[in-house]
Amino acid sequence: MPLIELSGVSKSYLSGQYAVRDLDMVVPDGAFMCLLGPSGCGKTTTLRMIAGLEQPTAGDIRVGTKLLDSVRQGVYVPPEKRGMGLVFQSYALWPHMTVARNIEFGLRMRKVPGPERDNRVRSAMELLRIADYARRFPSQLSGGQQQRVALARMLAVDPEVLLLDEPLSNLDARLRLEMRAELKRIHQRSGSTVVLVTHDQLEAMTMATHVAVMNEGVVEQLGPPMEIYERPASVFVAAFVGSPPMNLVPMADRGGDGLGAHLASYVAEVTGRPPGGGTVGVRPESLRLAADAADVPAGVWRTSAEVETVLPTGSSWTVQLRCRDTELFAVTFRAFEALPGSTMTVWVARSDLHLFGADGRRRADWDVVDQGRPDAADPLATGGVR
Ligand SMILES: Nc1ncnc2c1ncn2[C@@H]1O[C@H](COP(=O)(O)OP(=O)(O)OP(=O)(O)O)[C@@H](O)[C@H]1O
Repeated sequence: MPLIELSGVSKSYLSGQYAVRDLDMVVPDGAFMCLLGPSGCGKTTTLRMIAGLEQPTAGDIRVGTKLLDSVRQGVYVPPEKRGMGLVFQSYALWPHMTVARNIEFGLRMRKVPGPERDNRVRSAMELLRIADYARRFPSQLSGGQQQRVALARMLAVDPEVLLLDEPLSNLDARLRLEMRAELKRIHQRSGSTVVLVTHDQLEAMTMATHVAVMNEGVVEQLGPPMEIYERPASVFVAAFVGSPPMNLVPMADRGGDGLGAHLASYVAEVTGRPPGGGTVGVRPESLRLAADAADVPAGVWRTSAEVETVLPTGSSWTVQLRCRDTELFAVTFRAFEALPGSTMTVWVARSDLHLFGADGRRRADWDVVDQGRPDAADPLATGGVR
């Protein structure tokens, strides 16, 4: 079955620039893989190489046992022979055909017999809730409706591999939310393997079974979304995934009153040696605030901070804090009543501190330090403000 495998894949241009560099990636059969990263990191190029729309300049691409690209062996299978469904940002619907005819087109091309064709068109339209527009032309549809027609057209063909490049980018917030749920449902129902390109971390977190975070042509981390969120492998991943983003504080080994020095001495105390540079990360929801310092559990990192601004969203409160020389963000899901200007104690359970070395990579020794220590885990099961 279609397990997609990229080995040592690169794409470089005559200018010497690399869009993708020495990429190894396995997309398991039936996975929903999101390629996530900032603009220009090589996501689209990777997807286009899987589709056969671009040829790698090095490496091999396989689907199941079939070799689709091999620079060394001179193998290249063109897109139409790869049997993959593609949906790109621009929907590329035929303007002179109705919705139903657009969806039917691919089936006609594949010489699917009439009655089966009708069935497939009908069920694709029902799945995407566009049956009411069957007789309309693309120009009579909204962007979101057109996007759904493009998806229906691809699904009617029932490909084993679906390749989607920012397929929800042109939708408004509400429709995007609906379509995320719809795409997830379609994936679960069809059992197909999906590779989706997005720069929207929320999209990746909500839909994917696997996320590959890309940066400057390489994969920084590949894993299930919660693993990426809970154990980011690098400062880049930590900063890119999460909203509001993780608080990241460079450590200062040379002392002083700053937050970086305070954190460095805590890390030194726990590990028994100075950290030698690097960064400490804290998710906003892991940063706890206590009005009374006596409420803070023993063994955790703590210091005082001044409340600067409180931003209620309705279901949560984002609190902007001045902590020594640094701005921090905390998020709490309990009503936050302290006023701007008030001083509180901020604290973080040791296991909620993410430690990255001077090379920007996660420090595995810090995660090991935590194991088996009774005071390492979150001392308050419910968390939040006390
Ligand atoms: N034909 C080309 N010649 C030279 N450089 C190119 C060419 N095509 C793409 N690139 C470069 O390769 C890099 C990766 O491009 P790619 O489109 O894959 O990025 P992306 O992550 O999908 O970005 P976006 O989210 O903006 O679409 C970019 O820096 C881009 O400028």
